[in-house]
Amino acid sequence: MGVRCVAIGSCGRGKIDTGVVWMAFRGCGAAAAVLALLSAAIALYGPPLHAVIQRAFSLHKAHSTKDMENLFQLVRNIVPALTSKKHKGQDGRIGIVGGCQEYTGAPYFAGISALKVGADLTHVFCTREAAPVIKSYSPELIVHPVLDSSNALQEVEKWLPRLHALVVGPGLGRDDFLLNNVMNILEATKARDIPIIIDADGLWLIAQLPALIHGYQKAILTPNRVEFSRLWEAVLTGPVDTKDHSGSVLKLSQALGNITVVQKGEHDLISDGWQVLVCSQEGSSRRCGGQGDLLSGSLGVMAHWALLAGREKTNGSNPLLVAAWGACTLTRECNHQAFQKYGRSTTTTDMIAEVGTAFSKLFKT
Ligand SMILES: NC(=O)C1=CN([C@@H]2O[C@H](COP(=O)(O)OP(=O)(O)OC[C@H]3O[C@@H](n4cnc5c(N)ncnc54)[C@H](O)[C@@H]3O)[C@@H](O)[C@H]2O)[C@@H](O)CC1
Ligand SMILES: Nc1ncnc2c1ncn2[C@@H]1O[C@H](COP(=O)(O)OP(=O)(O)OP(=O)(O)O)[C@@H](O)[C@H]1O
Ligand SMILES: [Mg+2]
Repeated sequence: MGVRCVAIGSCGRGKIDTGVVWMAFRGCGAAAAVLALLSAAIALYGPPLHAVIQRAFSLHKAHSTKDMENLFQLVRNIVPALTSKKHKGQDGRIGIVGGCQEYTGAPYFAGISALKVGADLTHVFCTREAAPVIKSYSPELIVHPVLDSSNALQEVEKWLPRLHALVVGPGLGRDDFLLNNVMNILEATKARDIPIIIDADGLWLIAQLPALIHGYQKAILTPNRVEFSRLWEAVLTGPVDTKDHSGSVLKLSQALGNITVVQKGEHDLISDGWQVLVCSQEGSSRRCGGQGDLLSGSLGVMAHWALLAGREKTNGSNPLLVAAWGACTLTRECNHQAFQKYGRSTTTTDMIAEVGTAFSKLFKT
C-alpha cells in the first residue's frame, strides 16, 4: 500500500487546524479513507493518539508541492528580520565544542557556517594546540584553547550564559580526557536550558552514555548512517530496519526520550519521535568531507532562531524540526550550487561560499 504522509505540528484537542496538520495520500483507495479518518482523529484528540497511529503506520515521504511550500514558509517565519535596531549578538552567539590535533577543519567549517547563515558571533572551544591553527583559518572566529585543560568546564562555563546554542562534536576526537570534559560541559549546558546540537565525535560520546542526553528536549543529534547505527545499538536491540528508514529514525528518537534526530543520507529524515520530516532538496553526488559540519553549524543558529520564534511562528510545529529541515535544505542547496560550478573538484569550502546565495534563494522573504 502506497501511503505517503507527513504530519507537522501539534493539534489542540477538539479543534482541527488544517494549517498545522498536512496529510498527503497517494494511490491507496479505501485504505486512504480509513487513514483520513484516523488523521482527523489525530487532530481532534491530540498527541497521544497521534503517537499510536504513527507507530502503527510508519511515515513516509512528503512530496506534495504544497507540503514543501508550507515547510519553506515555516522556515522563513523563524528567520529574524535584519533591522537597524539590533545590537551585535542578538541574532546568535553560537558555541562550537571541537577541534583537536588531528581535526581543525571541522570546527572551522561549523563555526564559519553559523556566521555565514546569520549568527553574529561564534566561539570555538578546542584543544590548546588546535587553537592557533583554527584562528589562522579565519579572523572571524573567537577561539578558546581550553578543552584539554583541567579546568575546561570552568573556562567554558564563563561563556555559557552568553551562548544561544552549542554545537558539540565537530573534530572533537575521542580522547578520554577530552570526552570527560565534554560530558561535564554537556551537563552544565543542559542545566542552563541551552539548545545543543550533537554531531560526529559528540555522537560517539552519546553512544557510550545515552543517559547524557536522554529526554533533553532542546537536543538535536545529526548522525550519518554509521553514527546512526552506533546510537541504535546503544539504545535499541536488533539491527536497524533498512527497509523502513522513517520508522527507524522515529524509533531512535523515541528511545532517546523524544529528542530530535536528523539522519543524514540520500534523503535526510528528521524526527522528534512524533513526526518524521523528509528533506530531499537536490544536492549532488559529491560527498567530500565537512558537509556534516556545514549542517551542524547552520543548525546551531537556526535552532536558536526557531526556539526564539516559538510555535506561534511554526504554526504549532516543533520549532527544532523546522530548524533541522531548514538547515538540511540549505546544506544540500549549497552542495548543488557549488557542484554546478566546480563539479568533481567541489569541496566544503566551495559549498560554504554558496551559503549566502543559497539562503536568499530558499528563504528570502
Ligand atoms: N576537515 C576536517 O577536519 C574534518 C574532520 N571530520 C571529523 O573527523 C572525525 C571522524 O569523523 P568520521 O565521519 O570519519 O566518523 P567515524 O570515524 O565514525 O567514521 C565513520 C565512517 O563511516 C563512513 N560513512 C559515512 N557515511 C556512510 C554511509 N552512508 N555508508 C557507509 N559508510 C559511511 C565514513 O566514510 C567514515 O569512514 C570527526 O571528529 C569529524 O568531525 C569530518 O567532519 C570531516 C572533515
Ligand atoms: N547520498 C546523498 N545524496 C545527497 N545528499 C547527501 C547524501 N548523503 C549525505 N548528503 C547530505 O550531505 C550533508 C552531510 O551529510 P553526510 O552524511 O556527508 O555527513 P557526515 O558524514 O557527517 O559529513 P562529515 O564529512 O562532515 O563528517 C547532509 O546535509 C546530507 O543531506
Ligand atoms: Mg560527520
